[in-house]
Amino acid sequence: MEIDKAIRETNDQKLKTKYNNAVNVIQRALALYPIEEVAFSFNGGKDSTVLLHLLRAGYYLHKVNSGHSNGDLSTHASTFPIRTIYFESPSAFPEINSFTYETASSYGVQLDIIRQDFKSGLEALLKTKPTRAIFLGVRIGDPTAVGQEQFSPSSPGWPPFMRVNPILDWSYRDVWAFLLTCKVPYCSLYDQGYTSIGSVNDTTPNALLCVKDCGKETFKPAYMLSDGRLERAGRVKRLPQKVNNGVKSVFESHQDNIRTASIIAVGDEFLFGRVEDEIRHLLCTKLHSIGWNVSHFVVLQSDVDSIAEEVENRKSTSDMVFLYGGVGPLPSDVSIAGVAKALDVCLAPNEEYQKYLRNLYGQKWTGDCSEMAKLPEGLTELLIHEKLHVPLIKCENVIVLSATNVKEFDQEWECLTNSRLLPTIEPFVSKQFTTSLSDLEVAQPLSKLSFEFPNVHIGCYRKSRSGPLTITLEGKDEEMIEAAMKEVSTKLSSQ
Ligand SMILES: Cc1cc2nc3c(=O)[nH]c(=O)nc-3n(C[C@H](O)[C@H](O)[C@H](O)COP(=O)(O)O)c2cc1C
Ligand SMILES: Nc1ncnc2c1ncn2[C@@H]1O[C@H](COP(=O)(O)OP(=O)(O)OP(=O)(O)O)[C@@H](O)[C@H]1O
Ligand SMILES: [Mg+2]
Repeated sequence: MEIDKAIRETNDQKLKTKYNNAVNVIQRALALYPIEEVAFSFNGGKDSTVLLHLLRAGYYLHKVNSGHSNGDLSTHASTFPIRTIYFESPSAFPEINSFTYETASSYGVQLDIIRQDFKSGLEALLKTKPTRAIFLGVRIGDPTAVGQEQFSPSSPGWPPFMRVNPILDWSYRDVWAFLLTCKVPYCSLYDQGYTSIGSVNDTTPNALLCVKDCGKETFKPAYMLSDGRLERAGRVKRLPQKVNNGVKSVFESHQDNIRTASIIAVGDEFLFGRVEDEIRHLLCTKLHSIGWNVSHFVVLQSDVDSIAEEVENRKSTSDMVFLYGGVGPLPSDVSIAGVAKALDVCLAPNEEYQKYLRNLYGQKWTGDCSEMAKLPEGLTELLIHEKLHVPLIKCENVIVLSATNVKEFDQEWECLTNSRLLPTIEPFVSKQFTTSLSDLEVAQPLSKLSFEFPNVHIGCYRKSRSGPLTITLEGKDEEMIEAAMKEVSTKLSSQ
């Protein structure tokens, strides 16, 4: 088998190790799932090209190791044994499309072409062809790799299958070392300076490979990029949303006296009822006191996908999203990864943040801790304050609080108010009315009142079943509140 032979003959020890690990993952997957229920997601990109050849080698070794020595797959073998899916899109580069088809034909790959989005396409696939595991060429630097392991079940809300990522730990260098060592064909765009390929709408050649010769611009091939961390430099950046005093420009059209905040608490211990959440009450009170409207509060499990989904939803409907819990060095501390996934960026080491952590932990800070210093790449702002040992993290309009108690929260709130990210706006005016009437008696008059005063929030609570009922009228327009108050007292005293 020519791939296995090429790697055995190379002196590149690092590549040998990566190859062996990847091929072991493949063999484990092939031992776990019947081959008819396994699929390979191939798109002609460099990572999936690497995976194609690893799968060929892995299948060969799987056969040899299980006593079927005829598992030979020579360069132009008739069929590649794993069902292969390609999500074809009109915005794919023509070079990618043609390379995918040519490769399929060269290596006997049976392509299932899917012309739907990933999720619907996979749902349809699973209905027609039972699929328990799908091989993907996802690598750790990809935004979509956040929170994934070599075997990761598909995310909640996705059809159920196992994502198998044999090259998750491969670097950019490893990918090129493999393709060049094995001398396998790859898409021609990589020789024209493209280093990571999305669609025609979001990908250009990598400017770091540009050479100007007599005023003419040409690009060196992708394998010449020396710093693999800059692999995605040719991808059009998602611009950080313009921020004005912490409030997104899309909300500039909002009435000046309205700002909304969402609060996301993360932690299984909150859901198990083991720990009382002090932060929520404090945060709601503080935000309310500066005139902000808390529109949403949710408690989530420590799970990257759930956090990512919630952050993604909330960040477009709120001026500011606050997230706390799940921040730190423990395996369950995945909140920052969730934010990175929601913002579609990867986690990358942040040297400035690492400096603060090192100061905080002193001797206890070891190499193992460096995961903790990884923050969403390119979008993170550190909010520094003299009272904070470690800065707060802000990514677009998402603020991550690390406080776990009242004292720490007060310090973090001081940092936020000093940073002027949370402007104090017109305060809420609140009036209360107490009555001995029953809930049933007040229900109808209050319901009428809410139609007459749509901008007044009417709330009711009682401390005990037999005690008085307190009615609260709250809003930003003092005159309106006064008028509503008069109306409520007239209506209820005539009951
Ligand atoms: C076979 C396959 C399985 C996927 N499974 C998931 C999944 O379980 N959860 C998820 O959030 N995205 C899933 N995705 C979507 C990818 O994470 C990612 O959004 C997609 O590859 C697009 O990447 P791009 O935006 O860089 O083009 C899957 C994609 C493919 C092709
Ligand atoms: N359109 C698609 N059809 C099938 N699989 C896909 C598609 N897009 C992505 N994938 C899967 O997701 C993996 C990761 O995609 P990604 O774009 O990061 O890598 P790549 O396309 O292989 O290489 P590159 O980083 O150079 O674009 C692919 O290797 C492939 O397994
Ligand atoms: Mg790609």
